[in-house]
Amino acid sequence: MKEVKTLGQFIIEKQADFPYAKGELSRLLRDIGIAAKIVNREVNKAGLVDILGGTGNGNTQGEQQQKLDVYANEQFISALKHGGECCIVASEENEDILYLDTGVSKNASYIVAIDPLDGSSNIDVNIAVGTIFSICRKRSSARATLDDVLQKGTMQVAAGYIIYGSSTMLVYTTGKGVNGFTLDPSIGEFCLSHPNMQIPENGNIYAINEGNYVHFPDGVKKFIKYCQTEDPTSNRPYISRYTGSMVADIHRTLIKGGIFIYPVTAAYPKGKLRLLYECNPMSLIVEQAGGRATNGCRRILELEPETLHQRTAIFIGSTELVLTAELMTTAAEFVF
Ligand SMILES: O=P(O)(O)OC[C@H]1O[C@](O)(COP(=O)(O)O)[C@@H](O)[C@@H]1O
Ligand SMILES: [Mg+2]
Ligand SMILES: [Mg+2]
Repeated sequence: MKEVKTLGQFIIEKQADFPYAKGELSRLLRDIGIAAKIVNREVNKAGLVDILGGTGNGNTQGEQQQKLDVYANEQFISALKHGGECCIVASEENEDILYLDTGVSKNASYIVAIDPLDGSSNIDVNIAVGTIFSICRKRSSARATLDDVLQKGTMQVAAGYIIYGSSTMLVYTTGKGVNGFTLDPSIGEFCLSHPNMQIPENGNIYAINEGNYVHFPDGVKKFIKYCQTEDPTSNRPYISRYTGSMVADIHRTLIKGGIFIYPVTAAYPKGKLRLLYECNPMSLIVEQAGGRATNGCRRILELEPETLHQRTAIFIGSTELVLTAELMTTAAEFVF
């Protein structure tokens, strides 16, 4: 008989790894898991309920907001607010940080940065979307402020993502490896399905929006040509895969190996993806699985955040392949 271990059971078991923990982080992860199930329920019947399409409004960064962006944002914030462990939430969908440190959360010490719905341009066409989250502790016992949100990725105590795909999975790390849980719809629980996830050291799949090719830095163009050039000894040409959902592209990269790149482009001279709630959490996960994540020349987790919605270029995936891409680019292309 195959033993079933739920996310809740796994979290309690792992609490022993944190001798001084009082269960707060475990409860926070539980709250995120609850919101994920609610969002999953809606994603699964998206065509049947009035949740497809745009709201007609732009979000704080001028991007078209989808109804599901708003719904997911509300669900995660509500779960964090009622869970009692989160004092501030920083969301892609909100221009400013939200203080939750009243009522049940008045003694909360965790800060959550979240992309409630990642890949939202894919919602209407039934391609996998996701949620990405990053968790830090406030720096002192004083009331948390924006300064506590703007911590380097190395300060994350946990990070994870949910992928709403052909099955729904929650993958997370608390800095001691990466574990993946698949939602079993018959019991409504995330169950351990991918223990101790390890990214292959090398890979033959590259993910980049090649439609932007003419606007890429020369080094990135060179790397793409390298991937496309025939060389049977190194398994080239490589396979190109790009969904437009960072969660889906990185989940594949984590399991099969390869590289995901979103470089600086003419449209996004500082990169497109957001440091605090996209790149930092994904970088912690990939590093914890044995991979590498940089902005082309510096480790993502060591970048100093200056603003809430700061963007960065990202090269992330199998260590060997990311190193190859870095060698072909020059640091000068990524100085901004
Ligand atoms: O369409 P582009 O420019 O290739 O960008 C795709 C990237 O943008 C994102 O969709 C941004 O995420 P959001 O949907 O949360 O804004 C990533 O998931 C994805 O990797
Ligand atoms: Mg996103
Ligand atoms: Mg989003």
